[in-house]
Amino acid sequence: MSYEFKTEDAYGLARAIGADIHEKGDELFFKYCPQCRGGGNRDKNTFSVNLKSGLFKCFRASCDYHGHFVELARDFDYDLGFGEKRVYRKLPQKPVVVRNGAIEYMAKRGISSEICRKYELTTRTDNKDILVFPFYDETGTLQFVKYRNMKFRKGIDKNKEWSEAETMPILFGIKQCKDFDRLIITEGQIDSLSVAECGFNNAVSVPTGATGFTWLANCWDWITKFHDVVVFGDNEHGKITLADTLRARLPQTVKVVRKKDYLGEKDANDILLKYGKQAIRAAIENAEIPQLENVKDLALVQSVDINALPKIKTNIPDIDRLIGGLVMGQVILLTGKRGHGKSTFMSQLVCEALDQRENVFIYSGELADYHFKRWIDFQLAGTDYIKAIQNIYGDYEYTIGDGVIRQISDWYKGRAYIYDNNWLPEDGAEFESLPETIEKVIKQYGVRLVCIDNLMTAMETVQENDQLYLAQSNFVGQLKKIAVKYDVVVILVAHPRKSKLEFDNDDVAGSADITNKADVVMSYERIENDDTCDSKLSITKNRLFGKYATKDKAIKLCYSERTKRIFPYGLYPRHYGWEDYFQPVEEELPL
Ligand SMILES: Nc1ncnc2c1ncn2[C@@H]1O[C@H](COP(=O)(O)OP(=O)(O)OP(=O)(O)O)[C@@H](O)[C@H]1O
Repeated sequence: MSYEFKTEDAYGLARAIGADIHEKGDELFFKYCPQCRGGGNRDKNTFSVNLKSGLFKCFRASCDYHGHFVELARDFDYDLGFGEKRVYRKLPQKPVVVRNGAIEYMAKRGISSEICRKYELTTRTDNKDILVFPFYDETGTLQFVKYRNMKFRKGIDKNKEWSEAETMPILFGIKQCKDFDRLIITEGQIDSLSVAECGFNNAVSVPTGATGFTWLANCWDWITKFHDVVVFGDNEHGKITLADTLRARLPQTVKVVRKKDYLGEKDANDILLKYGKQAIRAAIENAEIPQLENVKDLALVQSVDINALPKIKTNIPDIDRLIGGLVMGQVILLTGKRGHGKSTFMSQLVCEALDQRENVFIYSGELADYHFKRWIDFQLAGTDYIKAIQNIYGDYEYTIGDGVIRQISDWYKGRAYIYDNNWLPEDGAEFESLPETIEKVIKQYGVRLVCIDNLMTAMETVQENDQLYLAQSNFVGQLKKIAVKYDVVVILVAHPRKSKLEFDNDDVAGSADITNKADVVMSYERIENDDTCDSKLSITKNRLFGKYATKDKAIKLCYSERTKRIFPYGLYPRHYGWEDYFQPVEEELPL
């Protein structure tokens, strides 16, 4: 009977696999693609099922899982009940004769002849090299048979293991179970036999590997009678196979063997062969309900003194007093009217970080890299090393000698990195978003201060930005996660929404979530008619310390056209660390 797509089936499948979903237009979005789980970056909402056509697709290029819902249902063992109950082949029920070939082979795997006899292992009459595993249900009826080629030659023989066609998949070892107390489920037959070898009465294994769960419906009434279940799957890529699905689908307590109790081995049989029966017993007794990976016991959370958190000082005393400096793990939003000096202030903070021996990464979507370098070189150089020449209009032009620039560059070489705006992925290569690059530079170059100038241009590096506000919110959310995960500071420059006399947090252009997700919000603006300063910095959000600097309490600052430095009035000129190594060059003596 052919299948007609129904929207309730899409919802039903989502429920069965425990997916987080939301409907948008005709699409049913899954928070994570069930196939790729969002990849290494855990990309969200890349997978959807069209509720009209039943077609599904994951938009991650490297996944590209797509097709019709009926295929999705097949892949995730979701029964679409095509209207007919599947009819399986009835097998002849004659007693199994246990043969020596099976006993000898299993002896090499640490399984005794008693266990071989109990589980009725044998070899085929037509080929003594094929081991036979008979699968009986609780009534003792043979339902399923699995074969294993004991002399399997890779690349020559077709299959190492296969099963009798059209038979009903059930668990191996049902008939041999003794009571409904504790059931131990393994992936492979030899693993459940290893468990039985260690004295456990209720040891079973799945019929068709870690991803096939058709057996669950066939064994449902039987398996749900057990008081609890221990999953002893294979230890693969840091995960225990079978565990997630069985924990999601079985109603009783499901414990899982702890990763550390595998002692670096892959499965129960490997543990038995290498470390003996006691190691298997300990693994089963120590099995536990896995802790939720995303929930912690508050009492075990490390207590920290927020005043002692690692930070980069701005060396502008009023700012450090109010926000404690640029505290690691924070996203700091820097806003202000166009052309008022946000980028200049940001690069000044880069100088401070470099002086405190912290590595930095800058994304400057508007300034060419050489332009950014020039600004920072001026700020680092300071008045003594900048030459002022009057031009034909009577204005001053400022330059730094090549020798000084060389010495400044040598000082920050290998510690300051800038995003290459001309970078394009090679043909066919996947586009890398800015957050991905940021994670890489943090890991590879030990970066502790990340500066993004600015949000709008950075969004161009984010692939799915057609819904701009959502994309911005996700982007800032990703930055916050990176800041916390790697204990770094992120400074994000963003434009204000509108020109008002006084800035407040709702004035950042774009999604309101931008300010929600930032830890500190500050705005920099020029001011006029003040004898002691020409700009001010307001602090309108300060998550850690709660202190603000707004209106007439805003921090007053001075700007030097010559050095591009921003500093508090009256503060002694700042000298940066490169000067400690300064070697005068004759034509470039400090002026
Ligand atoms: N008081 C001041 N503070 C900071 N920069 C100033 C000041 N006065 C003039 N400037 C200069 O103004 C120019 C523009 O500054 P900058 O690019 O830092 O502003 P911005 O707010 O980042 O601009 P945009 O909104 O276009 O990104 C720079 O050359 C900067 O050195």
